[in-house]
Amino acid sequence: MNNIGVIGAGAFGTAMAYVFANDGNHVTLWGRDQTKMDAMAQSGVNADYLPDLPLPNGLLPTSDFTRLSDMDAILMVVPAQQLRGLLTQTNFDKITCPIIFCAKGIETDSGKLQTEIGAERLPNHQLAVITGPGFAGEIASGKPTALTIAADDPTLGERLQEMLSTPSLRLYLSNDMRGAQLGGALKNVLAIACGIVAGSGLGQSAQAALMTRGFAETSRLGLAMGAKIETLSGLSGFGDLVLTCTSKQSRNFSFGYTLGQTGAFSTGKTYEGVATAKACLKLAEQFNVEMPIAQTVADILDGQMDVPSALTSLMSRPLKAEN
Ligand SMILES: NC(=O)C1=CN([C@@H]2O[C@H](COP(=O)(O)OP(=O)(O)OC[C@H]3O[C@@H](n4cnc5c(N)ncnc54)[C@H](OP(=O)(O)O)[C@@H]3O)[C@@H](O)[C@H]2O)C=CC1
Ligand SMILES: O=C(CO)COP(=O)(O)O
Repeated sequence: MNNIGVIGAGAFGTAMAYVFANDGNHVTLWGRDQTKMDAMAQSGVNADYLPDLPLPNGLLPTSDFTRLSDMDAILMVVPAQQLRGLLTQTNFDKITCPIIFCAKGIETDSGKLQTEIGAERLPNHQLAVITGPGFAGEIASGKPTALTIAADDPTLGERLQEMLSTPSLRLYLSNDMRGAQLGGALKNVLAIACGIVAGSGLGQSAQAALMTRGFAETSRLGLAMGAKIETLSGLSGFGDLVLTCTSKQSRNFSFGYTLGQTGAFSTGKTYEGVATAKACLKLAEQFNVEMPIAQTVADILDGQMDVPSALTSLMSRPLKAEN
């Protein structure tokens, strides 16, 4: 039995809290909104994000950050663009345990990954990443899921893998935090693209082509940034790409689907691919990597291009070798 903290009581933070509490751990789930967290403690459900699943025993919802001071590990599960603000505004002096970053995004202004922001603000903490193909609702309900846990320090990675793997959540160990984070972030951009294709009725052949060529361009960037192809081809990259680019359970895919079908930009949920589309182009320029699909998604999101023009643009690119 371990003491596990989760920062961010949204869909994924709550789901991970559930799965760890159901495995006999004491889990402290922190959310910023005291009214919401008090209501969760009172009602025994997370009404906003997982209303159909009662909180398991051993899970303590709280908005009191001091309750996180004596943990064996803490998962950081706020949206990627919110991480810097949270780390800047919150005092982590009393937190000494490893911090495990779970958000899938690249910071728009800096092009930084979550652990790079973490290292800036928490220079003395051990850092790790959990990412991969797993929908919050399925994880929370105990459906079998495999994710990647990555840490630069193999001893830390093995300890966290042992601590956090459960009968329904199988964690595979990696030492490539950069590759794991890039795969998880970039697949969200491709999910929007695939959703647009599906919503526009362009067919499953086009979707398969987009996934494949999208994987090629994100792998080019990942390799240029020092990621391992084994990581990019693993659960955190290819695995999450397959899941998120083919399912309406994905918010990014659904965002694209609605955009393709109606031209409207959905609001009100976490669509990490929207900000990451712009952020990854900065990295593509910095590392001199062509990313035509990400560029097209960014142009559509900026209103610079409509879907028919985007399709024409991608299909009329100069012919080239596949690899
Ligand atoms: N949902 C999923 O299936 C999966 C999600 N992820 C990743 O996890 C990350 C979080 O996603 P998810 O939990 O689904 O998102 P949600 O939108 O469900 O929840 C986001 C949570 O973050 C909180 N939050 C937002 N901004 C801040 C802030 N500045 N300070 C403190 N808390 C903040 C919100 O609080 P409030 O409720 O008060 O607004 C909310 O509780 C994303 O990067 C996503 O890609 C990874 C795997 C699966
Ligand atoms: O990352 C996810 C599944 O692995 C969740 O995807 P969305 O953020 O698109 O809902």
